[in-house]
Amino acid sequence: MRVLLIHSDYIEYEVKDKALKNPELISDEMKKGRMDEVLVAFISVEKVDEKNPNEIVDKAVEEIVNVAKQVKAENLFVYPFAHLSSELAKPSVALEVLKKIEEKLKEKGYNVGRAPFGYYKAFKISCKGHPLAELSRTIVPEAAKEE
Ligand SMILES: C[C@@H](O)[C@H](N)C(=O)N[C@H]1[C@@H](O)[C@H](n2cnc3c(N)ncnc32)O[C@@H]1CO
Repeated sequence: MRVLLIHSDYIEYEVKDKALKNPELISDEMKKGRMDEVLVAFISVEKVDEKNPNEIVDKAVEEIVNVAKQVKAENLFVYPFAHLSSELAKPSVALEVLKKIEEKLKEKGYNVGRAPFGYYKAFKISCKGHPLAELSRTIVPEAAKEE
C-alpha cells in the first residue's frame, strides 16, 4: 500500500464519470464532498496487500493515527487514489480495505470522510505547507518482507 498524507485547510471533490465498469454505488449526496481542517490520506491499495488485507488495514490505521496525532488533526479523509503505484490490487479487495480503514479510524474517535470508489473525480486541496504537511508511507504485509 502507498499512502500520501496531506494536512490540509480543506479538501473538496466532485464525482465526474465512472472509472470502473462497476464503481461503488453512491447516493446523490456522495457525489460532492468537502472537509475542512483535515488530514487527507490518498491511498493506492497494491497487489502485494492481497496477501493479508486485514494486516494492511491495521498498519495503515496505525500510520494515519500516528501522523494525525503529530499534526493534531481530528478530521481524516480517505481518498481512493490509483496513481501511487503501478501494481494495483484488484478493485474488490481495494474497496474492502479502504472501507475497513474508514471504519477503524471512526472507531478510534475521528471524524472520517471517504471519497467514492471507482470514479473519475475533480478535487481541490489546500496543503498547509508546514514541515509535516506532506508525508508518504509504504506499507507491506510481513509475508511480503520474507520474499
Ligand atoms: C481516476 C482518478 O480520478 C481517481 N482519483 C481514482 O484513482 N479512481 C480510482 C479509484 O477510485 C478506484 N481504484 C481502483 N483500484 C484501486 C486501488 N487498487 N487502490 C485505490 N483505488 C482504486 O477506481 C478508480 C479507477 O482506478
